[in-house]
Formats: sequence, structure tokens, C-alpha cells
Amino acid sequence: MTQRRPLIAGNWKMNCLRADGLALASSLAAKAKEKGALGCDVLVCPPATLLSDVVGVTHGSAVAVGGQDCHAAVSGAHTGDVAATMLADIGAQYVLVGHSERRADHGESSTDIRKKAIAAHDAGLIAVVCVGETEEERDLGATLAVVNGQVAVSLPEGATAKNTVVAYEPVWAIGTGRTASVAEVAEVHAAIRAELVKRFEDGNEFRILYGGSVKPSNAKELMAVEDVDGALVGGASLKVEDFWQIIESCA
Ligand SMILES: O=C(CO)COP(=O)(O)O
Repeated sequence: MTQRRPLIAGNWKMNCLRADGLALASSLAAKAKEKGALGCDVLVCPPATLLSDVVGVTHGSAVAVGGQDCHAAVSGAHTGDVAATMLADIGAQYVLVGHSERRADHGESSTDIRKKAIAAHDAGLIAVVCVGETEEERDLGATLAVVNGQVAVSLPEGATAKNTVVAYEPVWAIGTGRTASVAEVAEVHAAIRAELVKRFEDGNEFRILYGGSVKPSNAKELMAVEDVDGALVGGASLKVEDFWQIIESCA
């Protein structure tokens, strides 16, 4: 069986002013240093305003830093946007693309997301490509068709297990306290794995994260599911003790 090193990623979303964000990142970096070898890779994705400083305070620790989005272009007249090259330039190693909140708030399509993933790869970043069905789509029995469709279009030809992570986040489980059941997660992750294996030579090596109300109390159970290779954590990543317990669930 392929051994995939888990990734525990914190998506801070639009939270944390400077003092709180830097305290959170510094505490995590200190805990990681104190612990030594961890059972997983660790990533935090702060808001753009804090990226550079968080890179600074986590430097030399096992905590990697990522952006929450990037533009598909390298530069140009795109007011308010950030290029993948800019993220790489300040020391970020990852970028989230296609989060359901971006798909919903900014009307991003899977085609847009593929372009962003290509920009991320060209900049030397690891793209964390997010997919997931809405509650309506699940109720219609369309979950696998929706998620497989998003995976097929959002992942570019040049995706590899080294430059791409897939994150499955059912929209109805995000920030709601409702977590998908182990059976629901297992079914979708197996379907994503099958898509990846069909399309990419190293499809078995891609990490597939689960996200949606992951917390210390359910992390161990979710991480034990076949083809769950880590978590993308929102709310619980803002509390150092909670996020740390989720990290430890990979030990
Ligand atoms: O959207 C998420 C992470 O990207 C999940 O958020 P919550 O963990 O707050 O449900």
C-alpha cells in the first residue's frame, strides 16, 4: 500500500488581526520545535495581510505557510488580487485554490481554478485544490458526479502528487458543526482516488484531505478512514490547543 504522509492544514479564512495571528503562528512553531518529529506535515494559511510575518515567525520550524487564493496571471491590472509568484516570493509554499467560499462568493468555476492551479505550479507552489458538493446536490444524489466533475476540471494536466493536494470539503459541513459520516467521507475519498489513479501515473500518491467541522473530538476517527490523508481545518485551526490536538491525531 502507498504510504502517504498526512497533511494537517489550517485555513484561517478572514480571521486574525496581527497580534492574534502572530501569537497563534509562534505558538504552533514553538510546539512543533519542542515536539521534534511530527506524524504529519503542518500548514497554516493566514489572510494575505499576515503571510509575510507568519513566514517570519514560523521560519526554521515544521510549520509551512500558504496563501488562501491566487490569481491565474503572473502580474497585471487585477486590483486586489495576489499572484502565485508573489506568494512564492515571500516564502509561502502552498496555496489553496477553489475553496467553496471562493466558488460561492466570487463565482469561481472549476475552469478558473484549473488556471489558478497552473499559476501555482508555475510559481513552484503546491496547490491545494478544494472540491465539495452542496447540501442540495447531496440530497439529489449527485455528490459523486459533482465532486468527480470538479476534480476532473480543476486539476490541470501537469498535476502531480508533489505539486497538488486535493481537499474534499462538503459545503454543508463547513462551519456548521455537522461532519460528514465516516461512510460518507470514505465513499467520496475512494471516488476521488479512483479519478486520480485513472488520470495520473502517480494518482495513488496524491494526498486527499477532508475538511468540514474537523475538531479534536472527531479528528482521529476521520484520519483513520482509508484515503483520508489529512485535514483542512477552519474554525479549530484558530485555537492553538485544538489545532495541535488535530495534528497529534496523526501520530
Ligand atoms: O472550510 C473549511 C476549511 O477550509 C472548514 O471550516 P470549518 O473547519 O470551520 O468547518
